[in-house]
Amino acid sequence: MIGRLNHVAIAVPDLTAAAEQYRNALGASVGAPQDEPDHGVTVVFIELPNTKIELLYPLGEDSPINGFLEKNPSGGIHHICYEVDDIISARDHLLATGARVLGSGEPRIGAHGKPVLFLHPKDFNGCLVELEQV
Ligand SMILES: C[C@@H](C(=O)O)C(=O)SCCNC(=O)CCNC(=O)[C@H](O)C(C)(C)COP(=O)(O)OP(=O)(O)OC[C@H]1O[C@@H](n2cnc3c(N)ncnc32)[C@H](O)[C@@H]1OP(=O)(O)O
Ligand SMILES: [Co+2]
Repeated sequence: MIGRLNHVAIAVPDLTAAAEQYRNALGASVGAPQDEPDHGVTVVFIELPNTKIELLYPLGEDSPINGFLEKNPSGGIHHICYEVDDIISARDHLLATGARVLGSGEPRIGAHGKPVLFLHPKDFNGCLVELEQV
């Protein structure tokens, strides 16, 4: 059911410093910061030849990454995003296996303009999973 790795997201305490480090120290192709108010984050995408890295920084009071950054003040890997062809059938299959879909359970439009869903980290070996329909 899952296809390619779309991105690995890293929550960071300083978005400008992290973007500069990927650009200058790691020599990566780093995009511009993008506010995602519906998701409570500002993101910077880093394009690698085979996948992307999503740097995440909280946006607004109720950011879903606030708790994570409180527990991990120097940042850390926050989620991993897999591509699926059909997000509704993927969701329904996952629900039937007992996995918890976060939020309302309905896909929302993510940073690439495509529908996304999140699965509870406690159901996936401590790893928050994002699914993106491509
Ligand atoms: C723009 C878009 C895109 O790419 O298109 C994005 O990615 S938006 C990316 C940001 N959006 C999201 O993350 C949306 C989905 N996330 C959420 O709904 C939330 O972040 C939760 C995953 C439910 C966690 O919420 P919160 O931290 O408030 O809950 P909590 O403190 O009760 O945490 C419950 C337990 O899960 C753990 N926990 C929390 N966040 C975690 C993470 N990212 N990875 C692994 N474990 C995690 C906590 O340590 C805790 O474990 P213990 O009980 O053992 O201490
Ligand atoms: Co993401």
